Amino acid sequence: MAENIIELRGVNKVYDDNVVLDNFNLDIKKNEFLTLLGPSGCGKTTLLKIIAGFEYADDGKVIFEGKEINDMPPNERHVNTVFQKYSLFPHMNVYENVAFGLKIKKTPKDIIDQKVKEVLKLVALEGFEKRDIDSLSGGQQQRIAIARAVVNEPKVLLLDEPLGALDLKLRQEMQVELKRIQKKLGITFVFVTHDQEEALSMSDTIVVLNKGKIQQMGTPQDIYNEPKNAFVADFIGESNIIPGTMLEDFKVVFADREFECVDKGFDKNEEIEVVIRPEDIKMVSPEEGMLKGIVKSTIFRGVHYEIELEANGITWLLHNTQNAEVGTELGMDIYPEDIHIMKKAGECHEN
Ligand SMILES: Nc1ncnc2c1ncn2[C@@H]1O[C@H](COP(=O)(O)OP(=O)(O)OP(=O)(O)O)[C@@H](O)[C@H]1O
Repeated sequence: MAENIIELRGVNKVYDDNVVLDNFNLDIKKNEFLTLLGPSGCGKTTLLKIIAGFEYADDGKVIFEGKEINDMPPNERHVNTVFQKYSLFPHMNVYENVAFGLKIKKTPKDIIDQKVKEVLKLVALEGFEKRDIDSLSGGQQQRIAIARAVVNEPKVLLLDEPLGALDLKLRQEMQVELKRIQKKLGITFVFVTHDQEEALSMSDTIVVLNKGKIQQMGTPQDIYNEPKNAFVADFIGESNIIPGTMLEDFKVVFADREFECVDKGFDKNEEIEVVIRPEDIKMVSPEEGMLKGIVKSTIFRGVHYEIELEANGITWLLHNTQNAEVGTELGMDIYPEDIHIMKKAGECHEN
């Protein structure tokens, strides 16, 4: 198992009366691409700042490679940060921006030249040394910001919504680019975003946060396929979230009928929430379906149609590559493995 590079133990942070982090624990492994994902205000940036040393924890321990660093100033930590606003120096050219940190450390000129060249190659901007910052596109400026951070050879790179200011296409290109850079450098990336697609496509590990608490931590596949609670299910992709009752192991009732499921370990007749992904509901003829309903609306989304269907008092969301006509009757099948059972009210369920 990979070693931890950063450990947060019982970290608390309160601003005025606002408890942002409450007894927060997290392990970040060497060389992983870890993403902190959550809605605005859930404490993502505060966490990064505590790791970087720009903010101090009120309580608890910040551990780096096994040593407590709570009181270590930011410039002594082996950590660099890239922000959404690139914060490049506008009066310096590309070379001077990238070389800045090395000059401060009094690195010899020939070594600076060589390192700047290497990192510009890494971010695919070879030969851009003499360009002015304001002559660069947003995507190019972001690459320079990354080059400027990695030239210092940090052990951990913290990235606070670094792609937030880019348009969708550039953003997607930079996602691939960042992942490539991380693999090439072989260093730990801690990436902050509130964009679930971005988190799913780039990360080795995703930490889903809400109100300063970890809701779930796992691989993108774990988080998407096995959400631990309704918050995660709702935040990661679209979901049907329906109240239900767990009759016994592998048997659940929702939408007025009994279904087989793959979950166990709940109390008899425990009230639960059922999560079903829109793409997991099969469209069949009304006679064959486990449930049947009336199509209320359909929207073409490029890859699939988004279909709303009313059945047993519930409005269901379906994704299907085939369309259905509004007003017609349609059957739905839901297989046991596509029924995800969760504890009520945001608690986590460990299988
Ligand atoms: N310096 C500060 N003084 C007072 N409150 C603060 C300060 N910094 C952050 N907060 C509050 O702490 C909470 C968490 O903020 P934080 O910036 O960590 O959230 P976030 O998840 O990064 O949000 P966003 O995605 O909007 O950047 C918010 O309620 C914010 O208003």
